[in-house]
Amino acid sequence: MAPQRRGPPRVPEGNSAAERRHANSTKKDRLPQEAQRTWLRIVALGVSLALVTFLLWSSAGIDDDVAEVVAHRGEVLEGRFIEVPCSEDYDGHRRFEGCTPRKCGRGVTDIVITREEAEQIRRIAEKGLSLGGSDGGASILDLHSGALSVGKHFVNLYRDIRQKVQLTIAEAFGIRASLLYLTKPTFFSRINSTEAQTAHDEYWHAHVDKVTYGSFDYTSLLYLSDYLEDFGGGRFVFMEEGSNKTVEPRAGRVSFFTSGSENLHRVEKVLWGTRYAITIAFTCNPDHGIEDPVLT
Ligand SMILES: O=C(O)CCC(=O)C(=O)O
Ligand SMILES: [Fe+2]
Repeated sequence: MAPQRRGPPRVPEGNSAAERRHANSTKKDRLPQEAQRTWLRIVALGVSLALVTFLLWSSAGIDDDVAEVVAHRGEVLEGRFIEVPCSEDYDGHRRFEGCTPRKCGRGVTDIVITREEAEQIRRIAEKGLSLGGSDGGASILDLHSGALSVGKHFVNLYRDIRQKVQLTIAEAFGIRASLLYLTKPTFFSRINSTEAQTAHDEYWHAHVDKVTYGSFDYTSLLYLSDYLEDFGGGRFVFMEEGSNKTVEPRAGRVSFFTSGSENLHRVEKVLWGTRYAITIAFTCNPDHGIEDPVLT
């Protein structure tokens, strides 16, 4: 006798074919549905990740897109001043009443230095910086290093500019100009889009001048080139929670501010062209004062 086969009873031939057809067709339907579900899951995950990143990014206050331009390159500002509360940075230093900032803030003016003066001083900066400088995008020429050989014209021009800027700062902050002293470093800067070679070339980091340079109480920047004419990128940004404040450089524009952390700032990376500026800083401490550059 043939051994009895165990297992499910055999189904009639006709039925089995029908079921196979049915099974085949549901498998075919299921595949695209599963693929669809997988894609939906991937898209949902991607959207959630993007949302979380955006929320973290904006809550960290590093969203450079949220920026208000307080000085456009095309406008000629008589004077714009914004007062901000002073930081405590000045408390750690000797106070000089009538000079050490009690009123803090930032200002921009286009009428103190003429575009002609800016042009003349830029030519000197170009010449001076062509003799040397970094390979890495940012070069400075310290006006008190003694390495700069300057003519009488530069000495007079620098002195006139320094005096006008000093008076502007004194007036804006309600202090006596005679209590301000020029301080180190005071320098020309030239920035282009060449890749940074050393940490010194990384000019774009946010910083506080009083921390970086020590003796600074009031910083001023005289721009010697025009944003979007001579270079792209390279705008100056005051970093503020929620909304940064941007100053677009323009030849002859003077931007000045108290040097403490109430004026945390950075410079955007220069994307093309060359940007020239001169930093002129003042201290209230006569021990940290320096003379104007002299003929060498
Ligand atoms: O060139 C500028 O606009 C700013 C430079 C600066 O922040 C600095 O020299 O400390
Ligand atoms: Fe600075």
